Amino acid sequence: MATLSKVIGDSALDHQHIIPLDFDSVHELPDSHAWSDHVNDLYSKKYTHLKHVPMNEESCVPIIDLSAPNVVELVGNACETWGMFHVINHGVSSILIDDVVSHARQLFTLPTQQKLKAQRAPGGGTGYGVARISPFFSKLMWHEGFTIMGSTVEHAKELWPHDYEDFCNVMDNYQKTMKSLAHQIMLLILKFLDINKEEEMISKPSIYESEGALQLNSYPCCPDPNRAIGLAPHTDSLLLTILHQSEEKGLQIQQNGVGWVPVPPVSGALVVNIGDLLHILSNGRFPTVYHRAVPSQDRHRISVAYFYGPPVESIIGPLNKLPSPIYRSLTVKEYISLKNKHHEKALSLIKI
Ligand SMILES: C=C1C[C@]23C[C@H]1CC[C@H]2[C@@]12CCC[C@@](C)(C(=O)O1)[C@H]2[C@@H]3C(=O)O
Ligand SMILES: O=C(O)CCC(=O)C(=O)O
Ligand SMILES: [Fe+2]
Repeated sequence: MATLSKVIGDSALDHQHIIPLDFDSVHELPDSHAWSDHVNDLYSKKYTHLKHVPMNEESCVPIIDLSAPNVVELVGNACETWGMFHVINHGVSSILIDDVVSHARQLFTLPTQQKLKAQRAPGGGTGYGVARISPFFSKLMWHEGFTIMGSTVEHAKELWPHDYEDFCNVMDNYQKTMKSLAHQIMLLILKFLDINKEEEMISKPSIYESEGALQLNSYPCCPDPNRAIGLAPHTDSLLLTILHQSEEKGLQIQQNGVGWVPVPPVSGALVVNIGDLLHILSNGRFPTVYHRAVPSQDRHRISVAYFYGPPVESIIGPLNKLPSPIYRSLTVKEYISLKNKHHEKALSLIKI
């Protein structure tokens, strides 16, 4: 049986391209990492498949209390208009979150040589390296990542031979917690779409099961943040992403007619965003959000993203109930390889 790790590893990157810059050793932005100035980047016509959202400077991503009585409607409306929302009262302990962030920080502050011991293998999905979308851009990103799918023991042992258990336990615990939160949010969304579990189970049992991945992101202090990009514009591929961004701002979303809009961290909240597979499942009703992260000059930003998706062998397509499918059905595996090959064009390739 294929696993998520195997499937994403199959899109092998050139070995050299997996290794991030040794950020500590550079004091000026190298040409390889110099993008054009993006601070005045207020409007981009490129991403037109996003639904139109209110053009209001003040408008910001909604904050949803998961214990609210009308939570189904709140979540559903946010999915339709924004494809993104903050959740509060999510039940995830702040101790666990702080623990994950401090372990991530500890990992990224290791000397480069040490981090490279846990480097992602060319055909592998997990470990230390650049973002997988890197080959689609001519410039490199001010970013380093560490991807975890299930157990991270092998890599952790390389990083801390005598002292790896704590890291593994915290990451395990966080993955389990995120999986159950993602499942809970997914059920709210299906309820909003008026999906009857028994009916839908017949053709798409997969949407009630899951596979996931955890991505630790690091954006070191950057000598010229206005010309650097932390994580280049992309949509997430799977169903839902749950992101924790500590106190540091940096996340931005592309809003039609407005441009790049910052999504500043809300204390205690987690950010949920729709990925391509949920966009497909909803037959285009929920937009998949284009987003990026920008670095800062004096803060080393850490973010933690959990990607929630169906098993890779399962078939995904617009829900049966929704009329006139605009996308064809395909296996998750097939979609991931399309995305790995064609990046943002993947969705248009499966349009009917
Ligand atoms: C399960 C996933 C989701 C992946 C691929 C794989 C593991 C790592 C994820 C990320 C993490 C960083 C951004 C992204 C765009 C990337 O480059 O790697 C993500 C990608 C996706 O959502 O497409
Ligand atoms: O660091 C962030 O705020 C965004 C991270 C992200 O988009 C991702 O990991 O897919
Ligand atoms: Fe993302």
